Amino acid sequence: LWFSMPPECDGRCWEEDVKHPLASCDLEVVEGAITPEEADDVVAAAEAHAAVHGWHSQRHIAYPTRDLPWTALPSVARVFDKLWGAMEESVRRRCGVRPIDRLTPNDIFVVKYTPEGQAGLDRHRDASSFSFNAALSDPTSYGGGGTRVWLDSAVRTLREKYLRAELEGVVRDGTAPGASAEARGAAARAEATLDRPPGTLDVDGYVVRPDRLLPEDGETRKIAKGSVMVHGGRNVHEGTAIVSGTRHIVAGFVGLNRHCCTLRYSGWRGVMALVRVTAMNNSARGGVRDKVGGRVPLWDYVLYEEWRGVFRWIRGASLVLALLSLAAYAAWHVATRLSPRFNLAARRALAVVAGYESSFFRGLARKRRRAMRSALPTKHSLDD
Ligand SMILES: O=C(O)CCC(=O)C(=O)O
Ligand SMILES: [Fe+2]
Repeated sequence: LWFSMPPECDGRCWEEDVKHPLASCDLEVVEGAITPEEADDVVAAAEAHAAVHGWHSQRHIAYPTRDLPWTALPSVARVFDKLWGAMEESVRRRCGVRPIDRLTPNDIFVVKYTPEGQAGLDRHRDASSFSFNAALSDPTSYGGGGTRVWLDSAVRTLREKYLRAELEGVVRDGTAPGASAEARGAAARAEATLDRPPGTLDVDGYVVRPDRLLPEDGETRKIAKGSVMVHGGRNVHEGTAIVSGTRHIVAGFVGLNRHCCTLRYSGWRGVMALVRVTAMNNSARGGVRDKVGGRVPLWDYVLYEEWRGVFRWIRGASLVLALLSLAAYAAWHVATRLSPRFNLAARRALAVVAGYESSFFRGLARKRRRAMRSALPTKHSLDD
């Protein structure tokens, strides 16, 4: 619990991967990361699995996709490995990831888009430090589709434009008939800010809300089958709806130095997680655990589960220890009663040990008395 963190952690854990500063890393398309045949293999494996077991649709809480986790498709594990390798090479070369930093596969899955089923995916940020998105379908085999990306680096340079647009909205609301006094005040303040000359607005700390981003400030990419798009998880993006055909992709979410957030390095944070989740479980009637409601950070549950593992281990170890002690005691009991010779030998051995013990303490007492009789003042003689 109180181990000190390894150097790659820089003394902290990023509980949310997407909050890591490196998650703003730009986008790169790695052409031909896998061959078109390998892409076909993944689609075939996914469709074969789905024909029997169906597609998942509830694995991602906020932005569900019709998908299958890569672990369900062991026959094409090698292809996923290749995609992972392409992502890792790109990220380590471009994004400031050091050789000691560790990348974790948080989630890798195959997604299927159809016009009738799931046609696209709403605008979002991924809950990852880095993400990759590999095309398994030829761009000519479906209509519409593609991934629209608003690069964080580009949005940062547009912050003043978006801040002004937001303030103009505040002015509109505050000058409308029947606006509250509060809204009128906000409008006056917004107007004063808008009056400042261009380039002088304080945009540090202003984060553009994804839903305000204009389509023309993003860029849609339709990459070739077998290519993979690699980007930091903070870049806002959406899967544009397809209008015909079928589009398959592999999406992957990558964590950075997840091990820095484990219980052994968490200190008081880990203790608080245990206290908070235990308190919530106790107050929840009928054992309802509101994991999605977000009353405590999601990471509290991860730490809590780790604690449960520790407690299970302690319970198991105590049980083993108790059984061993019982067995040893029983064996001793039986042996000393059944065999007088063993009994005698055992008592002698005990007496020897006890003798050593008492001579040790007698020795200590003698030393102490000598110290007190010393010619030099000792603490005792001064106290007296
Ligand atoms: O459809 C796409 O290209 C985007 C997929 C995506 O963003 C995701 O699965 O998180
Ligand atoms: Fe995404």
